[in-house]
Amino acid sequence: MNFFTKLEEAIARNRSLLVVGLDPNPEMLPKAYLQGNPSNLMAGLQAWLQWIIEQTGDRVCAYKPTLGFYQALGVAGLELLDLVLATIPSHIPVILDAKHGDLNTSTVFARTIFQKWRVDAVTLTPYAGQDHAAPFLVYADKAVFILCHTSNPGAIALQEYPTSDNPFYLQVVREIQSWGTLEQLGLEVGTTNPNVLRKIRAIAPERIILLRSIWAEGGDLKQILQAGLNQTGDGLLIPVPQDYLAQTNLAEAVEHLNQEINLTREQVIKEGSSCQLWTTNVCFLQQHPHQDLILQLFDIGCLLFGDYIQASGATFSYYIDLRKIISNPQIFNQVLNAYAEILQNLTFDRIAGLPYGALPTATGLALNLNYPMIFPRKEVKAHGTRRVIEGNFDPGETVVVIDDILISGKSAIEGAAKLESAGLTVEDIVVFIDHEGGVKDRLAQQGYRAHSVLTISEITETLSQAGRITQEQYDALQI
Ligand SMILES: O=C(O)c1cc(=O)[nH]c(=O)n1[C@@H]1O[C@H](COP(=O)(O)O)[C@@H](O)[C@H]1O
Repeated sequence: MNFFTKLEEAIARNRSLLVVGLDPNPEMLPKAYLQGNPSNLMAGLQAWLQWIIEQTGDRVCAYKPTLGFYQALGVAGLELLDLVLATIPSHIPVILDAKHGDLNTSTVFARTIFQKWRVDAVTLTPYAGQDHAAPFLVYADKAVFILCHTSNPGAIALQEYPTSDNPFYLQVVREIQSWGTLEQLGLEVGTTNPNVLRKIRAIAPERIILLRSIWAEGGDLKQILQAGLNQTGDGLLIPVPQDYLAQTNLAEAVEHLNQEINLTREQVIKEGSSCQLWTTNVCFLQQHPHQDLILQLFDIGCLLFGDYIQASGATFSYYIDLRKIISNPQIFNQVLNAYAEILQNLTFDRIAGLPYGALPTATGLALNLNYPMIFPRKEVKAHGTRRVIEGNFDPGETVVVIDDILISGKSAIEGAAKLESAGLTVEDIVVFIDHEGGVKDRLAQQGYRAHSVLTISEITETLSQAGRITQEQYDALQI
């Protein structure tokens, strides 16, 4: 799973934008961990960091160990880093704060941290330019955060050169955005000044910003959030204050801070955009991995009850309308990620979307996964090129077919047949919902492997457990 998806999932799962620094700084180590004996330092640091992870594992969206603190402890420090990395739950991304800036060591350093230590992202300094970032960016599932601004007063002379109206740090923000995609390149910004953040957000509206130093004197959390959150109420990674990590009530303090941040996120969304911050309001006995997504789809009206004629001609007492996802970027992105998880285990040359429902999805997947896309037309135009298949391809290539839902399987089979009649090979058909009733077997009989993110029964059970549907509606959905 790539960094961005892992981060988004951790944000959604823990409903948190908080990041905790995991720094073995002897000066910050609470005295109790030394048990009166300074030679207990390494064991004390290890116990402290493990305790921080235990206390915060379900309250943060990322961890950020600072490499310098581990290096300062010598060989024992690097061994400690290994132990700390192994303790972090695998679903929470790790951003290694290295501020790496040396071009000559970038390739070997990237290999060590991404392949050996398996961290998900790293902080870099911008001065050596794109050549320096490139060896990190070749790891498509990893990310970099480029230092754009620090709160250090001595840095003003450089950051605000030549004038504070046209500062160098904004040039850094403009320049680095061409180095990598939204998913792979974020910004690191240290400041207590909301105006700095506002200017950066204005020219980098969609980048993730890793905040630093916001807790220094003069900082105002609410103002910082209002200046830096994007329209969907995220886009910021917010550090947990260092002094919390020495408090015995760490979990409670982080929880409280998180709630305060989420309140401001909701306000920002209400004030500024048509998107809504969705929060679950039910407690499940059995968790489905896509339960939040199922509820969000229901809440935006993707499941309609009433008499509807289906593509097959049959009448059902409900209709599943996945076309609505395109109007909600947050949900659309989650849907794309769910398809992408399936696609990454398949082998194909091109993505083919079936019109009309699956065209936006196929487009999103083609862009996110960097595959060329084509689509078979539903009806061939009587003018123009009169093509049956839009987009370029070579006969003999393998395409993966993307559709929204399999009910009788007729639409998918017809779409695949059009592609095959142009000399393409279709082996896999990926849909969001499998309506069950043997449709996958029907496709298998035609020589296609069908894959789905969800089955209709998983949706029905989740909605029923969440109290979203009545018994009558539950019964209507039984096939
Ligand atoms: O038209 C449908 O039957 C249909 C019903 C429904 O509830 N939801 C839905 O999206 N559909 C469309 O029907 C197609 C799948 O139906 P089958 O061709 O019977 O598998 C999908 O590509 C959808 O475009």
